[in-house]
Amino acid sequence: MKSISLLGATGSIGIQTLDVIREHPDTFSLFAMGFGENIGKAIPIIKEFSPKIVVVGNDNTKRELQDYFPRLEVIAGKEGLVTISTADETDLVVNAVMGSVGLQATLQAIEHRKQVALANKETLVTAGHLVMEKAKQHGVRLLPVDSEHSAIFQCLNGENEKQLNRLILTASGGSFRDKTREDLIGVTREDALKHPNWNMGAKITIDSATMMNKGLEVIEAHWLFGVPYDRIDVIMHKESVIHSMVEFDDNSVIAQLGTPDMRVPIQYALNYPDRLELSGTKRLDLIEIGKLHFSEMDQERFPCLRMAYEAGKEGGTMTTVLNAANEAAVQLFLQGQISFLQIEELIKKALDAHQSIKQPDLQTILEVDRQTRSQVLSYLD
Ligand SMILES: NC(=O)C1=CN([C@@H]2O[C@H](COP(=O)(O)OP(=O)(O)OC[C@H]3O[C@@H](n4cnc5c(N)ncnc54)[C@H](OP(=O)(O)O)[C@@H]3O)[C@@H](O)[C@H]2O)C=CC1
Ligand SMILES: CC(=O)[C@@H](O)[C@H](O)COP(=O)(O)O
Ligand SMILES: [Mn+2]
Repeated sequence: MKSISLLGATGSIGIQTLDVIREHPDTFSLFAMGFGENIGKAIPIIKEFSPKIVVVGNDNTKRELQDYFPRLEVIAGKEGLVTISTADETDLVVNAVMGSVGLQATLQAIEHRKQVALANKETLVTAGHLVMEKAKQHGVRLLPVDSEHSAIFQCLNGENEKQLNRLILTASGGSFRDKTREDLIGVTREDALKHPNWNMGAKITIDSATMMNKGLEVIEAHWLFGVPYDRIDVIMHKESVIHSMVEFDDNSVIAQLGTPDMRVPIQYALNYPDRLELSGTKRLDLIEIGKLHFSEMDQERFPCLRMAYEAGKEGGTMTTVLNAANEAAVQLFLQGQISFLQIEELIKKALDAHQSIKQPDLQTILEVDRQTRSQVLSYLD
C-alpha cells in the first residue's frame, strides 16, 4: 500500500489523481492533502478519503475547515505543504499545485527520499538546477506527470540515453491555434479558457493559449532529461494524440500515443513501473481518427515560446523571472485587468529588465520570484 500526500487536491490534476486512488484502494491511500481555499471542493474529498492532515492556503480557510471537521489536523501556509511532503507516513508526494508555491515541498520531499510525482512544472522552471541537483544527491528519480514528459519518460524505457538525439514535444496550439496575431486583439478570458483537447485548470489553459505552456515544458524537459535546448523541438499537432517523441542516433523515432486523458500519465507516475487499468479511459482508435496533423511551430506567432527558449539558454534566474512574470501576468488577465496580448508584453518587459544571476541558491530564487511579481504589478501604474 502506497501512502500519498497530494498537494493541489482540489485542482484538475488533484481530482484525477483521486480518481486513480479511488479505483485502486488496495494499492493507494490518501495520507494527507493540500489545497488553497476551495472549501466547497475540499469537503467531499475529506469526507470520502479521510486524510489525516489537510494543508490550506490561509488562516481563514483553516478556521472554516475546522468548523466542519473539528478533530481534523489542519495546517495553514506553504510550510504545511513541506510538513506533509516529508512526514514519515508519506511514501509518495504528488505535487499538483499551481505555481512556484510548490518549490520548497518538492525540494524537501526529495531530501527526505520520498517518491515524487511531479505535475507542478513551475518548480522545475523556477529552480530546475536545485531540484535536479538534490534529486541526484539523494538518488531520487522524479516521476513526470505532465503528459509530454510522461511520454518521453515512457519512450526512454530500456533505451541507452547516450544515444538520444532529440526530444520532440507536441503542442495542440491551444484555444487560439487558428487565429492570427491580429485576431488576438480583444479576445476574451472565456475564449482563452476553451482548450480544444484538455480540460485543465485556468492558469495552464491560458498558458496553452499563449504557448507559454510549451515554453515551460521545454525548460521542464531540459531539466528532467538533461537535454540541451538546441536538441528540444516543438511541433504543432492539433489532435494531442502523440504526446511526445524521442529521436535516437539511428534516426529511429519512438512516440507515445493515447487519447488525451491525464489519468493515464497520473497512474503511470503513481504506480511506476507497473501500469494500472482505469475505467472510463478510452482506447485509441486510429481508424476512427483517420488522420494526424503536424506543422511547424512559428515562434513569431507565439513569442512566449521564443522567450522561454531564450530564458532557458540564458539560464540562472532568467527562468525564475520568466515563470514569475508569467504567473503574475496570467493572474492579471484572469482577473480582467489586462488584455490577452498584454500577457506577453509584461513578461518581455520583466525579462528585458533582468540581469541573470548564475547558479542562484534558494533564497535568491525566492527573492527574484517575489520582486518579479511586484515589478509586473508596477507596470500597470
Ligand atoms: N490540468 C492538467 O491537465 C495539467 C496540469 N499540469 C500542471 O499541474 C499543476 C496543477 O495544474 P491544474 O491541476 O490544472 O491546476 P488547478 O488550478 O486546477 O489546481 C491547482 C491546485 O493547487 C491549489 N493551490 C493553489 N494555490 C495554492 C497554495 N498557495 N497553497 C496550496 N495549494 C494551492 C489549488 O487549490 P484551490 O482549488 O483551493 O485554489 C488547486 O488544488 C500545474 O503546475 C500545471 O501546469 C500539467 C499537465 C497537465
Ligand atoms: C495535458 C498536458 O500535459 C498539458 O500540458 C497539455 O500539454 C496542454 O496542451 P498544449 O499546451 O499542447 O495546448
Ligand atoms: Mn503538458
